[in-house]
Amino acid sequence: MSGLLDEAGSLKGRKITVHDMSLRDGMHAKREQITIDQMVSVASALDDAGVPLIQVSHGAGLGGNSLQHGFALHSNVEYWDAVIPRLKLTKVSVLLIPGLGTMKELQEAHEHGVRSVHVATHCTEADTSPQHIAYARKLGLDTTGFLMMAHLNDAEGLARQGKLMESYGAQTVYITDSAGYMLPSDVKARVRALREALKPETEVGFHGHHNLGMGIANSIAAIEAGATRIDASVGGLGAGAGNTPLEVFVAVCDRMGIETGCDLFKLMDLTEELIFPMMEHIVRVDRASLTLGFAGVYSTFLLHANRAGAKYGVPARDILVELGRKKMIGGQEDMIEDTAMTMARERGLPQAARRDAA
Ligand SMILES: C[C@H](O)CC(=O)C(=O)O
Ligand SMILES: [Mn+2]
Repeated sequence: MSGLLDEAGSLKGRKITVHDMSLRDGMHAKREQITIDQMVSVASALDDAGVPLIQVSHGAGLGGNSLQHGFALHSNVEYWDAVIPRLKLTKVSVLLIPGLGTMKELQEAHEHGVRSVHVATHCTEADTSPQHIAYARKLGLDTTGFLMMAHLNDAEGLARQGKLMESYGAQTVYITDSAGYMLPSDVKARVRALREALKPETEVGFHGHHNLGMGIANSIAAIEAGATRIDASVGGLGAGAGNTPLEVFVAVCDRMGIETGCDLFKLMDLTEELIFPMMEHIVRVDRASLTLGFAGVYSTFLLHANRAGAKYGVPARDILVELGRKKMIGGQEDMIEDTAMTMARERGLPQAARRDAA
């Protein structure tokens, strides 16, 4: 037997917790326009399929409703109040980026039945999260530190950031491949370093994007290196080429003997009957989303770059490559239009001239 098969074989009987992102990361792909009925039907079907955790909120999490991040059809409270009372076993989580979301909003989330939180920072800025992580623990929430754009920090650096989050109270620390840039060896090195640095009782998680078609392979690599929590989305509904597709991931886990507790056929049915019809554009690896993965760009930038590209006559791929070169990170969405405008001007495009005259 090859070394690879030995390693894969050893995952038999490993228990992991899957966390569906379709109703939060998927909000990016839906331009924040998921209806209450869609939220309720998808969440109920995920509950029925045995998915233990689902994230429900604006794509940018608490405090996300804004000109910069777009306005959702409903407030987070309206979504939670519609969804949470319908769930039998599944718990609802939220995303909180300190500085965008507030502790008051986290308290409100808790009052409305939210039971878990990803406290998210850029991969070198864990030190912006101590109050939010500590407050989440005080509320009794299942609390995760979520290190975004993790390809921009090395394994040792991420281990230091993870230790900080653990010291603030995080019970799980995530490697978050926001750009879908990583390869399995990148994931393994980072997860392994976290696993070795953190206390045994602190879990390690992985959140992937499928821009290089690596969502499943990267998630399996993360489990091989010691991760026990994996984020994914039914039908891959998420930013960029989407998240790791949950139903595919569960099928692969079943084949490998990794225990998720999820019902594969129910997930397949829900993907086919509810998620695919919801998609305004097919969430897949295409020219622009592949560029995100290739150039290491925040997946959330995809639709912004498409819009700016159409407005200024600059191909979205060129804008994304430039954003990757500049190492733009979440929160710098305003730089997308700025970059497109500058490129149009440099190229002498008429759209740029019209903007300059305005
Ligand atoms: C706000 C982002 O969508 C968070 C996330 O899911 C990621 O960085 O990936
Ligand atoms: Mn994501």
